[in-house]
Amino acid sequence: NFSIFVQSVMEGPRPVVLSGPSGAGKSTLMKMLLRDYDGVFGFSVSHTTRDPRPGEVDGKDYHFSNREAMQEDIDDGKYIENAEFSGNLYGTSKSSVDDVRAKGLICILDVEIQGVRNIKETDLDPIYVSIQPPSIEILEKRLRDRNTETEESLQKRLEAARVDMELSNEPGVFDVLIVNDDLEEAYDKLQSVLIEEITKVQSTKKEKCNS
Ligand SMILES: Nc1ncnc2c1ncn2[C@@H]1O[C@H](COP(=O)(O)OP(=O)(O)OP(=O)(O)O)[C@@H](O)[C@H]1O
Ligand SMILES: Nc1nc2c(ncn2[C@@H]2O[C@H](COP(=O)(O)O)[C@@H](O)[C@H]2O)c(=O)[nH]1
Repeated sequence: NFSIFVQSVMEGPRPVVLSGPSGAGKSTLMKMLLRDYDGVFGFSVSHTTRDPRPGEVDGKDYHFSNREAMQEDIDDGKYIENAEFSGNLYGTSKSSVDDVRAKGLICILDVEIQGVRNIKETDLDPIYVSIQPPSIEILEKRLRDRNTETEESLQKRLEAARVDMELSNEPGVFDVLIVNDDLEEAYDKLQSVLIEEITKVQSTKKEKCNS
């Protein structure tokens, strides 16, 4: 009814959590959404203690930080969630999410599985999507070809991937699992999962233009 409609417009679209093993293709798919839907999606920029990769920009890909500073802010309650992954600390600050949501955009959070668990304890109410690789062998090849990891960090990521692939298949953890084998097919599936929220943002934008 009308009051539910008004409430949903005021609350804005539901955020989206993209999770799944490192190398499964989350960033690739997210960049496709940002490219194709101008003014619809916004990325919640996480904080991390890991070193920047070549080409990564502070404040755009991550807020690159150090453990002391991050831990202090976590203790001060400034984070929605945080987790240790492959020897580094990662976390979503409240302000990163608020900045995106204040603009009426669909907020995308790219988090590993512990982050998913922690977000479930909040009132964020996102759509939970897990991006999965076709197999651990293909994941390993993608990670090696990406050329971002040392042998040690690659092995840690593969170990975390095995755990992720098992836990993600448990019922009720994710709203949808997408196997990213053919990229275009995976992208089509992702768009179809998000179409309701996309349409919501697009119609709100149109109404604003017409008023
Ligand atoms: N369907 C696909 N087929 C082949 N290669 C792919 C496919 N999807 C993504 N890739 C490639 O696999 C690599 C890993 O993808 P991407 O960096 O998007 O993964 P990710 O899940 O974001 O990883 P991380 O969690 O470590 O950030 C990239 O080099 C990307 O170009
Ligand atoms: N729990 C959280 N996990 C996060 C966050 N930001 C990123 N991640 C996850 O970390 C791994 C590794 O990322 P990489 O950029 O070093 O390859 C990956 O699974 C991300 O999803 C966060 O804020 N919280």
